[in-house]
Amino acid sequence: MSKVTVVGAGNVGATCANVIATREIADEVVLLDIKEGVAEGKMLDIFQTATLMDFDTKLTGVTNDYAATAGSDVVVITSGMPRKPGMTREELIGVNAGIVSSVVENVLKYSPKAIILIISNPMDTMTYLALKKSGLPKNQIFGMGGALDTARFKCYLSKALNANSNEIEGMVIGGHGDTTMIPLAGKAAYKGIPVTELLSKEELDKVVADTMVGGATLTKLLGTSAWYAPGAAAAYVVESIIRDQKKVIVSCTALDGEYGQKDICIGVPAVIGKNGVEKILSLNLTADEKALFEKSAEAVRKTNAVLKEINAL
Ligand SMILES: NC(=O)C1=CN([C@@H]2O[C@H](COP(=O)(O)OP(=O)(O)OC[C@H]3O[C@@H](n4cnc5c(N)ncnc54)[C@H](O)[C@@H]3O)[C@@H](O)[C@H]2O)C=CC1
Ligand SMILES: O=C([O-])CC(=O)C(=O)O
Repeated sequence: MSKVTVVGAGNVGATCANVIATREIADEVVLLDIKEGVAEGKMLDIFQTATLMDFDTKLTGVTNDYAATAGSDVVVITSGMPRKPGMTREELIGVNAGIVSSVVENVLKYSPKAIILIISNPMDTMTYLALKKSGLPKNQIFGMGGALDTARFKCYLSKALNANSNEIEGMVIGGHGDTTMIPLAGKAAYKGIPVTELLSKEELDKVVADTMVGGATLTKLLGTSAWYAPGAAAAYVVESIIRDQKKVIVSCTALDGEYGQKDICIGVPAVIGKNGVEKILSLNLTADEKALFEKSAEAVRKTNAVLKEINAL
């Protein structure tokens, strides 16, 4: 029996729970929120699609009742405030640091062995905070950003190439921020053909720029940040853990010398299986890519430093 808890029954959390349920990724999904009745209502609503969508995942919604989450294999943390148009993810740190800290503490009381996946923004810093506060081994707690940014990169590449996005290889490493993410255009390929041979420099530069502000573009269109792709990306990571698929997914994980970095959580390609982050892959980065990674890490460190200033760490 596999059990997944999703904390935060808002746009991203409910979408993630819905994808896990409809794709039967876990036997049981618990959705938890502090807002009275919301998680219960959303899970009942999703349950009423079971006969229409043909799934039989067990679904439970609870208001702040962590006992119901006991024995979870994976816990996805989406609780916290989303940004509004014009804001950066980093501006959410003051509100979300307290929420993420208290949620991680509560989750661990009932599921000390759960693999914890952080979604709340600013995600790289929230992952660092959760890792430091919990004292968990680094494989057990990591963040989702790269799975989503990579999906967006492939989406924009497929538009530029007029090709099927599932036939495109590519990844986005670095921080999950408007200016910190690094779409690796030089390593992306369509059916083995480097995209640098298929698109002009201008076209490729536009794909990279659109990918980096992918979240901001949607926030402007929607008035709040996105949820379909974020929820699906979180469920994609959960599936690799629950089914021990060992997929290589860019994940925000603690580095200890890899990529020349220490004491930071940032996006790098990692093998994701039943133990969470099972291995970090070492990419052969060009000098330019290395410089971008260093700049990205510096920016993430700057946001991490705010945790001390606001007494969150
Ligand atoms: N890492 C990533 O790739 C992405 C991260 N995000 C982030 O995910 C977070 C959630 O976004 P949305 O779902 O759109 O927001 P939302 O406002 O729709 O939902 C957040 C939910 O968290 C709940 N919540 C707040 N404090 C809580 C607590 N202490 N315990 C339990 N629940 C609590 C709220 O009641 C609300 O229902 C935001 O911080 C957003 O920036 C969003 C998209 C992608
Ligand atoms: O843009 C945001 O604030 C939410 C997010 O992280 C994303 O959709 O990439």
